[in-house]
Amino acid sequence: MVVKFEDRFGAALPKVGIRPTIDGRRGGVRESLEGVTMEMARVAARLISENLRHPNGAPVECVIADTTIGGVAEAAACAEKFRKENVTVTLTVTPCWCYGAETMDMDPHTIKGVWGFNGSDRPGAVYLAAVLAAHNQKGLPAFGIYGRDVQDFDDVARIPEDVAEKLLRFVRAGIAVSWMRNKSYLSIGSVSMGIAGSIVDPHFFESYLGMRVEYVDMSELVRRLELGIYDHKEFEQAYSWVREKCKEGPDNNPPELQHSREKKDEVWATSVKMAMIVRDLMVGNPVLRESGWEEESLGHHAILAGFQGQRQWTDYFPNGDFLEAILNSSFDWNGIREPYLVATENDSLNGVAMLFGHLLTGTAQLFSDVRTYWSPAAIERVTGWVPEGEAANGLIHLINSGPTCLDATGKQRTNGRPVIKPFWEVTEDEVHACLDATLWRYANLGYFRGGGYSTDFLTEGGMPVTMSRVNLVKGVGPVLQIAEGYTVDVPQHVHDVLDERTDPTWPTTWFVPRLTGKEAFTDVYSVMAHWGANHGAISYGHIGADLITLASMLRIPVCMHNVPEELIFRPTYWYACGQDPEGADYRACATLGPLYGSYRR
Ligand SMILES: C[C@H](O)[C@@H](O)[C@@H](O)C(=O)CO
Ligand SMILES: [Mn+2]
Repeated sequence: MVVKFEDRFGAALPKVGIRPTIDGRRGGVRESLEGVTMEMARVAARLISENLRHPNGAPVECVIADTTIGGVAEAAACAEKFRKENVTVTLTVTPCWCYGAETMDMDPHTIKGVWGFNGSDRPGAVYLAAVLAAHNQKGLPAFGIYGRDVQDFDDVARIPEDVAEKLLRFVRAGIAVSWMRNKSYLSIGSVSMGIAGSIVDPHFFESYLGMRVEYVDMSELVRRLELGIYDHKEFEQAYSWVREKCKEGPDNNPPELQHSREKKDEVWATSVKMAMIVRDLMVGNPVLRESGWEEESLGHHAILAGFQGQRQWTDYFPNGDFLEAILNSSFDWNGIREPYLVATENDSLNGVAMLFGHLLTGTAQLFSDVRTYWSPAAIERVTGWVPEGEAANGLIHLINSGPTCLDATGKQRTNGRPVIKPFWEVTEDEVHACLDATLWRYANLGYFRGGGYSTDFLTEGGMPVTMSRVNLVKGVGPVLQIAEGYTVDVPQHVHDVLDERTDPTWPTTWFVPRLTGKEAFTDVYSVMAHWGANHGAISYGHIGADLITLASMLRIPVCMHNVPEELIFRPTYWYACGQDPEGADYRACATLGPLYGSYRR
């Protein structure tokens, strides 16, 4: 992979700024601390750059202030340097006492953390308390990082595990916040079948994510298809790749309704063009400029898009399944590359959850209807199988036409186990394994009169995954829900019976959330019952703690989660809002308000 230190739009990547603060007293104190303070900055920078990557695969770069910061003049010089270097996340580090409000990062737009060294010789940790009090008093929330065990002063180069975990969680989420800022959500079409998430709300995107919403009518696809506004050479290559690699499965439509081979070939061609056009709409394409389509070559600066599809488009044209599936995957005819995120049915709020998952991990995302809760009794009744093991408490059937990435087949491997890798770790063999595990099934013509090709696969069991989603709730605003769990294997005949009862031409993921025995996580049924809408976004791995940290940065309260309490990491402002973490989350988010200004629902 070629590492690029710019995003798809040619903008410099956000950086982490490290601020080594120090006791400003010259004539002994400051001098004795210079070396160790700068050393903390260097080890923090190394930890971050060696462990974290941007969602485009580039290592996260850090910038260290030119001098230690003993007071406001040096704080201002550091802020100026950071401004020039595109620093969006700042980490203040210190082993000693410093002067809180005189050294703190006062920029209202940076995401802030402070690491106070827990040593007994000098009071780094008490500075941490002092400066966090200043942050809270001023309404500039900051994450406090403080090791559990006292370390020796000459041991600053060793970052304890608990500190490293917090540092990395803070930066990972801070970088995700930075990637969204000033990008667009591209709404292609309007509201799909009355789905609330596709009533795209620009105020939510602007206030909470710092994003703009761009709206394009679906007729723009017709114009580009008919006038040939796409790269014709790329189309030839893409079309032959698709016909070679995308295996067609059986057509489930009644024989008298089935489309002719000729029509199906045309649908394939249109589907491939739709994928290219939607990608070009999102991010532009310099090739279009060469053929005179200057305006079209620029795209809409979109980091996330939604395609309405149903119904006006799909009642007449091929559905969006191919474009959504392939753009959301880690590869296409151009090879392995970062996924382009596209939400089906223009469900922007599920799209946002996909965006969070991708920005935190670099992986492709699943998008599904949270369709059916299968209780153990119901499974036994219809299949004769008594669910056992992971499935013992029942299953949630995740299924939807189109949008799920092909990575969700679970055919990538680490130590022989099924995984979904960040795209930069995916191999050519794994691309082929994902394609091999996928059948392309002709769309159900009852639902999709214009035809199209949906993916049909069964996700391998045994993968840790996190399902999440954002909902907009009048009077409350946005809320995030999170359910960590696993994909599950069931015996083939059981899958077949359950799958046949719905649409077997779509991809299935059998999901079981991790239960806590309480509230929404009392049992599998209650998780499904608490889900806030028809869709969920599913990311590989247990990323609930990262999502919670990210949500706190954006001031989106988490209304439901099963993340172990010890992993929850939010700014200390939250502790001032009460001892019940969930209530405190709501109070903190409501009081601070969204990151980018006011919002009222
Ligand atoms: C074909 C149907 O309209 C599906 O698209 C529908 O079940 C959904 O996916 C609803 O989110
Ligand atoms: Mn759906």
